Amino acid sequence: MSLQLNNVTVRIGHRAILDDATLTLQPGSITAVVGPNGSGKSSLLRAAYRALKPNHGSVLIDGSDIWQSSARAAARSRAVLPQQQSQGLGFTAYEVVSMGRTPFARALSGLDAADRALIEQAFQDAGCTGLAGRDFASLSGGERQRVLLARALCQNAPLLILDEPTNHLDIAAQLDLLALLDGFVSGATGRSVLLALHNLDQALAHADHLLLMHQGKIYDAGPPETVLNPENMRLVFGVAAELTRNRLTGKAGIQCAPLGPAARSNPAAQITEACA
Ligand SMILES: Nc1ncnc2c1ncn2[C@@H]1O[C@H](COP(=O)(O)OP(=O)(O)OP(=O)(O)O)[C@@H](O)[C@H]1O
Repeated sequence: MSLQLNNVTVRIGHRAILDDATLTLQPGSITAVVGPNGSGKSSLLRAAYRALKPNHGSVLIDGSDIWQSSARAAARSRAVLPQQQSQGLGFTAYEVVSMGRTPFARALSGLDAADRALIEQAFQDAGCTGLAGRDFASLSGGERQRVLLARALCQNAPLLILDEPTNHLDIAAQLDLLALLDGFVSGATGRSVLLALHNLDQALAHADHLLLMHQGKIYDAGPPETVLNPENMRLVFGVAAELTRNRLTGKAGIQCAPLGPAARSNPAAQITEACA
């Protein structure tokens, strides 16, 4: 599965919330999108999963423009965990998860045994089997997040697009989720993950490729340890930063500290200059 964004610009009014974004997602890889609040991470993801139509540029999955195919065909090619949790009023958790099979449903037929097996597996993988019979609206934020993750997983799509999937999850559930994603893309399946993350340690430890967003643009892209360099951290996030190593996992991590006013001296001007 390959995903390509070619010079994608999305404008709301006169403002480009996504500005000339170009990327190619490699099969078998995890790409993390990081950046400050409002920098365009969700907008990039929403353009990739056909929720935001570009004013300019194209989005291709396996070489086909997603806006030239039906919404149903697009839904079969990628599964999505959006940032905003739906309320799911009146549905049980099982019913919410089973909605992940909707793009594959045949007219007037219900779930078959294969659908039910995928739903079962997704409940297990997302660690929420015990919640199946619960009213979705009554679940806690973390429980809902697990159920919505299960809905995305049971779609069994080759591309997972996840907007801040670790939101609301306790630390053990976050680590389980990231390990699950590592497994999702491993082997010869060619499956890929595109996800927005605020936790830079997690991005460093699990992403093969990093996109750093700033003011609607992809400010830098490449191997995580290269992109999260002190200069980028200072200019984009306005913090001092140093790469470290997690002593328990041996994986890269990052330590950050506020910049003093002198060192920060007008970062907005520096960023504008660097983006030019
Ligand atoms: N429908 C909209 N109408 C107006 N402005 C919008 C709309 N959608 C997004 N924006 C603006 O576009 C910018 C980018 O938003 P986006 O949600 O992509 O940021 P983000 O990097 O995901 O932020 P966060 O880390 O806070 O989730 C923000 O300034 C946001 O207010």
